[in-house]
Amino acid sequence: MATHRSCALWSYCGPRWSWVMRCCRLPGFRSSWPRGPLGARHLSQEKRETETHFGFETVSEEEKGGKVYHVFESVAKKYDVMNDMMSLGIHRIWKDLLLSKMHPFPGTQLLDVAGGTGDIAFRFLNYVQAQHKGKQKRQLRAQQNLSWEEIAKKYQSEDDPLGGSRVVVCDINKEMLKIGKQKARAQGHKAGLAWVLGDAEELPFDDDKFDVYTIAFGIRNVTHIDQALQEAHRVLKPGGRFLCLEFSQVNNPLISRLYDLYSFQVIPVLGEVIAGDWRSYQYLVESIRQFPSQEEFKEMIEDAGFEKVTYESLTSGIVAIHSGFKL
Ligand SMILES: COc1cc(O)cc(C/C=C(\C)CC/C=C(\C)CC/C=C(\C)CC/C=C(\C)CC/C=C(\C)CC/C=C(\C)CC/C=C(\C)CC/C=C(\C)CC/C=C(\C)CCC=C(C)C)c1O
Ligand SMILES: C[S@@+](CC[C@H](N)C(=O)[O-])C[C@H]1O[C@@H](n2cnc3c(N)ncnc32)[C@H](O)[C@@H]1O
Repeated sequence: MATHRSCALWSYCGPRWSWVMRCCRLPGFRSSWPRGPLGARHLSQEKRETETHFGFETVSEEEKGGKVYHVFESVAKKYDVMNDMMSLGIHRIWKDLLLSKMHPFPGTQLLDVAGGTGDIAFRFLNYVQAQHKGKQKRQLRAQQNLSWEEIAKKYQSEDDPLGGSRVVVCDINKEMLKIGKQKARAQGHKAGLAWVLGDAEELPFDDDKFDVYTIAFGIRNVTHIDQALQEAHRVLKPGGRFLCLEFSQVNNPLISRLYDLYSFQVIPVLGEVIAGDWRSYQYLVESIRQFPSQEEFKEMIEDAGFEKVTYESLTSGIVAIHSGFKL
């Protein structure tokens, strides 16, 4: 009984106390805080299989999905404006870097999981369209004897401006997809784009279907990350590439301190003022602290069967891009 009570007390107080310690940067914090989706070190052995984290809260695995759904249902309408405000537009640069790392070839079939309001998909479409146009221009310039009228005609007769490339946005949340579709209409994206409601842990696609799988700021929210990684591996063609953009671990102590201050003191306030939603943005900053470090996540990707796994830390490790291949 006493053990049971002390466990319950630790479940309630532990995360909160650790959070206070972390914000104050007391020594020994990192080694005592249970990091990572599978690393619930303070949970009793028998509960390990069914309990997980929702931010700093300990919840059952069944509960987590519902709570995450509620967060994104609640923030969907203000999601894009919040990202620009919170990051001062820096998230756009991180997403552009993901695209330049991908450097899609003509005909690339992309699956963007947890694609939300479509930021990665729209960047992909703009990228392949620009590439295709550039290629066409070069080909036409090479045909010196054509008149400008003939060149213009050739442009008009081109029926696939994407050169065969396609993107599927898959997300578990209807509200996020709804905003994404509205944005697509507003930005004039129609061809080569599909929206699918689905779970990263159980993708509604056949094996060996895509050239590239991306997940940006999504995997942190998934209950069984190992399962999502295995699904990524399954749906990729042999030779296909996995790319993940996610918050990671800041290694510079000074930047880390400022980052913590900004995260815990400013982000939830912005969430309340702009989106009227403190709790969702409190969850955002807490979930970032629960996510594995660059090296730990690299190992998880390797465990799912990916090869040549590498990562690049951006903005002092605030985020990282992990890459792996299905060979
Ligand atoms: C519910 O779940 C979610 C909801 C969402 O809307 C989004 C996501 C997923 C996230 C994305 C799609 C990415 C975009 C969102 C973010 C980047 C927000 C998360 C932000 C952080 C975790 C904090 C780090 C943010 C950045 C590095 C962006 C740049 C921000 C600044 C430079 C801060 C400038 C702020 C001020 C001048 C205001 C005054 C601040 C204070 C009084 C507090 C003290 C702060 C400082 C002294 C400076 C802050 C310093 C840093 C942030 C570190 C600086 C680092 C370097 C220079 C390398 C989702 O899941
Ligand atoms: C922070 S948003 C990222 C959206 C977009 N990728 C971006 O970079 O702006 C996280 C997204 O993950 C989605 N998500 C959470 N759990 C998921 C799951 N199990 N399967 C698919 N999507 C999920 C949420 O619905 C939300 O749209």
